[in-house]
Amino acid sequence: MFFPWEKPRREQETGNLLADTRIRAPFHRLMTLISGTAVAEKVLEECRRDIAELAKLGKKPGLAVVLVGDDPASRAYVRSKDKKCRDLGLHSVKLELPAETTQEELLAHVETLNRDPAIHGILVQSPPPKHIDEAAIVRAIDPAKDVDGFHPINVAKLALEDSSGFVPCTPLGCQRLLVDAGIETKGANVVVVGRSMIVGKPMALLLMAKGVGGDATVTVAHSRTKDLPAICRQADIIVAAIGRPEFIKAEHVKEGAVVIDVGINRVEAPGTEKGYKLVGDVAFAEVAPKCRAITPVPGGVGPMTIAMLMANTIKACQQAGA
Ligand SMILES: NC(=O)C1=CN([C@@H]2O[C@H](COP(=O)(O)OP(=O)(O)OC[C@H]3O[C@@H](n4cnc5c(N)ncnc54)[C@H](OP(=O)(O)O)[C@@H]3O)[C@@H](O)[C@H]2O)C=CC1
Ligand SMILES: Nc1nc(=O)c2c([nH]1)NC[C@@H]1CN(c3ccc(C(=O)N[C@@H](CCC(=O)O)C(=O)O)cc3)C=[N+]21
Repeated sequence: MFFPWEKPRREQETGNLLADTRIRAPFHRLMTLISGTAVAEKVLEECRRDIAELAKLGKKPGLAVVLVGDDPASRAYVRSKDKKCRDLGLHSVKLELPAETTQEELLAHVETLNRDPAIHGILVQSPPPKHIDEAAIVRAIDPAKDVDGFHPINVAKLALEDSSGFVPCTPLGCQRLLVDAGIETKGANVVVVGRSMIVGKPMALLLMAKGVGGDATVTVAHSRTKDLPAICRQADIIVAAIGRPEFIKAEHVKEGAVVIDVGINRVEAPGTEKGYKLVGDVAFAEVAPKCRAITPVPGGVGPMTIAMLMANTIKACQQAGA
């Protein structure tokens, strides 16, 4: 499996412009639609190779996904993670616990999974119900099985640029999208909008780290940022992780910028089969014509998150007992 910061052995694999669609923008400039679905498929192909290698050693990576409560969006993610594991031939355990599950019960499940040698990765779907202390749950997960990269040990390893740790799947996927699309981060002005521990903060750390997919000059914006449009207009690359539908408008974006849209928002769509549709944190229709490259929603960062989860689980298996 190839993590951008583990270059230079795979340097030659980067830089291939992956565009499945080219749209004519004003001034006859070409805009690249970066297909997360296509890059994810490539990552999954690398995963298949690694799984075959592990099989020769009699090892099979195993992932446990724990969901507390019945949030429909969370259920959908957990289902697709489970399905992807099965597609790849990974061992997959799906624990769907009732919303009333207590902190102690959840901790007991985590402990059992920590001790289970067939499980290499543990993910507790976020956010849990309000009565659960999420930070305590994250700390209870064995850092060597923390494929979400949320445990303090793994947060520290990311800050220290120690590649033995686990990096959160979504920022890892965003970085891989940039690298695969041949977008140079070295010296680029990047504005990350959002400072959460799951996306914004680790994204900023990855982009400022040394090496391929890093070496950027990073600004992290959030709800207290003054004049966000002016800050964003400085950016060669914008990563939007805000959680507000179509929040980033044309006024935020410089001509020729690259936009990575992390947002997944369900908005009402009367008359459609499901009654809702997914939109990003970026107003795609008005922003895309200004961009050199942009990711769509769906089909952008989302599929990459799942692919990187598989990659992290394989890494956990490779490192287990190594
Ligand atoms: N594609 C994928 O795989 C994933 C997608 N997501 C999606 O990404 C988005 C962000 O998720 P997450 O990071 O968990 O969300 P959080 O709600 O944890 O964080 C949102 C961040 O955006 C900032 N923010 C909110 N409003 C504004 C504003 N008006 N101006 C500037 N900044 C603002 C917040 O600032 P402050 O800190 O000041 O509150 C916060 O830092 C969501 O749409 C989520 O669904 C998330 C995970 C994975
Ligand atoms: N501990 C934890 N780890 C996570 O990684 C985590 C989490 N909690 N909580 C919620 C967020 C969100 N998330 C997504 C994963 C895949 C898609 C995805 O595959 N999206 C598809 C669309 C899916 C659909 O159609 O519903 C796409 O964008 O194309 C989206 C969102 C992971 N998260």
